[in-house]
Formats: sequence, C-alpha cells, structure tokens
Amino acid sequence: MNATHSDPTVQPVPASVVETVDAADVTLSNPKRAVIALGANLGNRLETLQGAVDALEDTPGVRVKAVSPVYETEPWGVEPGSQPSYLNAVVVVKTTLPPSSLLERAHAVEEAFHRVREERWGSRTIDVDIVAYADVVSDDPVLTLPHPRAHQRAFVLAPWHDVEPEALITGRGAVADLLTAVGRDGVEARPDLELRLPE
Ligand SMILES: Nc1ncnc2c1ncn2[C@@H]1O[C@H](COP(=O)(O)OP(=O)(O)OP(=O)(O)O)[C@@H](O)[C@H]1O
Ligand SMILES: Nc1nc2c(c(=O)[nH]1)N=C(CO)CN2
Repeated sequence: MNATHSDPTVQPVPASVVETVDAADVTLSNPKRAVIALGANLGNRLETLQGAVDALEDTPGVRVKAVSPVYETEPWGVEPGSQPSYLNAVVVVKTTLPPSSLLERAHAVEEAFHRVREERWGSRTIDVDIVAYADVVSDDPVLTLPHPRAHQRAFVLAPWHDVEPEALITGRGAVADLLTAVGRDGVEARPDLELRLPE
C-alpha cells in the first residue's frame, strides 16, 4: 500500500515545489563549470586581477579551478593609442550558483574595485565577464551566453587556450581554431607577471 495515500498527516507536495527543489539539488550536487574573463587597464592592474581572483574564490558556491597566464593586450574595439594597454587573464571555476547569481557576483567584484561605467569599451580598473557557463546558450542582453564577443577576442581566447586547450565555445567551435582565426596580434604573454591560484 502507498503510505502517502493512507497517512492523513502527509499532504501532497505541489509539483512546482518538487521541480524547484529538484533543480536546486541538481545544482548543489552537480557544480557547473564556468569560464570568466578578467581585464584591467587602470591602476595597479596585476593587483586588481589578483583581487578579483581572490574575491571569486571567497564567494560561497564558487571554487576557482584554474587561473591562466597573464597577457598584456592592446585595447580592442577603440581608437589605437586612446587607452592604456590591458592585462587580461581567464579563470575557470566550478560553481553551484546559477548564471544570474554568478553575474551579480561579477558585478559586485567590479564595484569593489571601483569600476566606473562611462563610455562603451572605456578604460576600467576591472572587467569581469562570464565567457561561458556549462553549455548554456542565452540571448538575454542582461546575460548573453556564451559571451557574444569572446570568440572574436584574442585577449580571451589566448589565456583560455592555455588553461583548457581542448575547450569549445558552444555554437562557435574550438577555442584553438578560433584563436588561429583571429591571430595573436596585440596579445603578448607576460611570464614575469603571475596570478596565484587561491589555496
Ligand atoms: N556574458 C556576459 N558577461 C558579463 N556581462 C554580460 C554578459 N552578457 C551580457 N552582459 C551584460 O553586459 C552589460 C555591460 O557589461 P560591461 O559594461 O562589462 O560591457 P563591456 O565590458 O564594456 O563590453 P563587452 O560586453 O563587449 O565586454 C552588463 O551590465 C551585463 O548585464
Ligand atoms: N585588450 C582588451 N581590450 C578590451 C577589453 C579587454 O579586456 N582587453 N575589454 C573590453 C570590454 O570588455 C574592450 N576592449
């Protein structure tokens, strides 16, 4: 006999609650991989990048798995010579946060480093972009996944390729092939600068 039908103290659980709990459980027991791009072209760029890596690691539900080498890169998308050069790096995390919470955290990290939003692609102390979250595809302008311009940016592809040579961008192809296609002009490794993987 089915106990839930015979025991009058057991109330049926609404399907919506079952769905919500199941979805949460899947995330908690099954952390997702996300790739985050960091860029800085104002202030102490290396210190700020390290601060962002540490702040991500200090986030409940986020564990930093890999930190790429650091690259010095020419500003992309703006008039040559109009901005200082960037330091860029890529971080791979495992997270139990849903994509929207990871984006909120990315924005909080930007705010912690006093990023000021002025013109598009303007100089910044820190930029924290979500490049990919598992194989989620979203065209929501608040959070587009994979990042809509990552596949065109050697400053994302080169450090990402260093830490995940086999990586794919859903819908775009292999990072290795995309990097070959865009080339490495304006993107120089800085082996003298190193980011620490938090302990
Ligand atoms: N994958 C994503 N990662 C981060 N922000 C995103 C993403 N998709 C959409 N956005 C939205 O883009 C908005 C602008 O982001 P931001 O100011 O960092 O742009 P940007 O760094 O100047 O340019 P770009 O988007 O080309 O890197 C954010 O408020 C955010 O909601
Ligand atoms: N080299 C470089 N250029 C950029 C960068 C960046 O991180 N590195 N970020 C931008 C907006 O996200 C625009 N241009």
